[in-house]
Amino acid sequence: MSTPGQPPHRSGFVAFVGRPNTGKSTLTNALVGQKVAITSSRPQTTRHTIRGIVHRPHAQLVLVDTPGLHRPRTLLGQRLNDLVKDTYSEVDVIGLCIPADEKIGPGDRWILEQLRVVAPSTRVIGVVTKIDKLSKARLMEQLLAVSALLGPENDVVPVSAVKGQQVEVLVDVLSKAVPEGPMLYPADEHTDENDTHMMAELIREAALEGLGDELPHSLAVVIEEITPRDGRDDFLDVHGVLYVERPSQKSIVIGKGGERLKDVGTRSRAGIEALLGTRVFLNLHVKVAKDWQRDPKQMGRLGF
Ligand SMILES: Nc1nc2c(ncn2[C@@H]2O[C@H](COP(=O)(O)OP(=O)(O)OP(=O)(O)O)[C@@H](O)[C@H]2O)c(=O)[nH]1
Repeated sequence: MSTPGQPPHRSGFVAFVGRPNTGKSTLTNALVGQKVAITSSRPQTTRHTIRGIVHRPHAQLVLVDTPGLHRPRTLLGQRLNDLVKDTYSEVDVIGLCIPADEKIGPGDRWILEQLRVVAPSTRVIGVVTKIDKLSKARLMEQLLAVSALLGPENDVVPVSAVKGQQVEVLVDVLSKAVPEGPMLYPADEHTDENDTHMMAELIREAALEGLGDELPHSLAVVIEEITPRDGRDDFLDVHGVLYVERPSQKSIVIGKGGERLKDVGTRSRAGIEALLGTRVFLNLHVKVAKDWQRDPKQMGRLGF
């Protein structure tokens, strides 16, 4: 794996856990360098496991962003916790997120106890988040408190995802905590494909509804971009392109005066919002990629 004179390449899976609202999604976004997870100022908005991938020359970290662990009160809560527990035992390192500006409480201790039960051999690193919110002196107190909580053998890293402070230090510490190994994903991949793939499928399904037999084989949907709406943390803009093979198919998909495409957007948006757990604006375009099914290069581009 190693090149002479270079440190060995390392790779592995990282999960950030912590009470709701401790900044896990924001941190994932800051590390990946591309906004993928859904952040919200309301607690417990992350319903899905969303992965982001951090690429560095000597390391690759696959981030598994879990829902905030909380004491289960409902069946859904219980199911979320089961999901989180599965995640714990499968990852190489867990970043326990504790905000700098809130006292360590029973919730944090409960999570740590859970970790030690369900994943006793997984390494835990303390991540003290939101350090931009308080003075250096108070931060020092919090770092000592987190270190006391975790014990001397565990690293504690202070970080501000919003201000980008210490983010690379955290990448270094996490990289050293994952095993030596090759890249797990290609370098141009930043997110797990599942959500994007699902979104494309939902749009494709809506676009094909009520159409004849010919179009299904000619229609491909590509999600080109997912961006958070400026100044909003509960709203995503999703840009999708519907590729057809012929101009006549383009007019069918768009419909008279754009009515059909608008309807496709409305119908698929509901499913996408449910999938992502956030509000979504869908921006859809139809393009002709002539005979894409017979062109391997185009097919690759369209995800086949
Ligand atoms: N000032 C400051 N605010 C932050 C920072 N990181 C996150 N926040 C804010 O804290 C709130 C919660 O952040 P999220 O990233 O959604 O927290 P989470 O832990 O993923 O929350 P759940 O999905 O509920 O588990 C949001 O309003 C963020 O803007 C930071 O470094 N500095």
